[in-house]
Amino acid sequence: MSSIFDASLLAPHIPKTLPDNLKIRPLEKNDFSKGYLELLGQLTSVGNVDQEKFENQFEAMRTSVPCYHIVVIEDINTNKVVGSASLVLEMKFIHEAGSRGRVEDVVVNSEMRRQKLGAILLETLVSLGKSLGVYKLSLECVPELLPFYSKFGFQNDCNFMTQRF
Ligand SMILES: CC(=O)SCCNC(=O)CCNC(=O)[C@H](O)C(C)(C)COP(=O)(O)OP(=O)(O)OC[C@H]1O[C@@H](n2cnc3c(N)ncnc32)[C@H](O)[C@@H]1OP(=O)(O)O
Repeated sequence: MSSIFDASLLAPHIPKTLPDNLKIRPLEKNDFSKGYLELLGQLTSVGNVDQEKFENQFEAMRTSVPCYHIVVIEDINTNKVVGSASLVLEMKFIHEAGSRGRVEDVVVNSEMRRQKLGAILLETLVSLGKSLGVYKLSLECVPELLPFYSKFGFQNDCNFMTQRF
């Protein structure tokens, strides 16, 4: 399978407001050649990830349970990935052996920001998370993005600590 997760899971959650030239779908293996890593480079450091490393990681993510719901927006006129966001499920014993959903790696191409693509990605992931039955969705962001995420139901309700290596 070339998609990182089953595309039929996504279909009911896609907002109808997407412009004709844009397609929203799960990450595919050939997104390596459609600028996916370059897009992630607008979010943070990607480092040296060649095609083999990308494909090995893709396979590990695709076959892991629970799976990585990495959603991309492709501009079908340019064949470039112009937006992406991930919903990763974390299985728990707490909350009746439920799953927590983490929203990660949200990014829209700098030339296409403020055109509601970020909103489409967030609305899609929140709807997908609800339908997958997560008891909570969470994310980490800089203070400047609190107004953005609050539009999609997130509230700033705890401190966040990190340790980097
Ligand atoms: C969990 C994480 O991944 S945190 C990391 C987030 N990603 C980044 O910082 C990468 C760089 N930034 C980006 O890629 C983009 O600016 C994003 C993803 C944050 C926003 O994407 P966009 O497509 O520009 O947002 P979009 O146009 O959908 O905006 C939706 C609404 O949020 C508002 N908004 C967008 N960006 C911001 C912002 N930085 N601060 C406050 N509000 C914002 C818009 O004005 C709009 O409001 P409206 O509905 O009232 O008109």
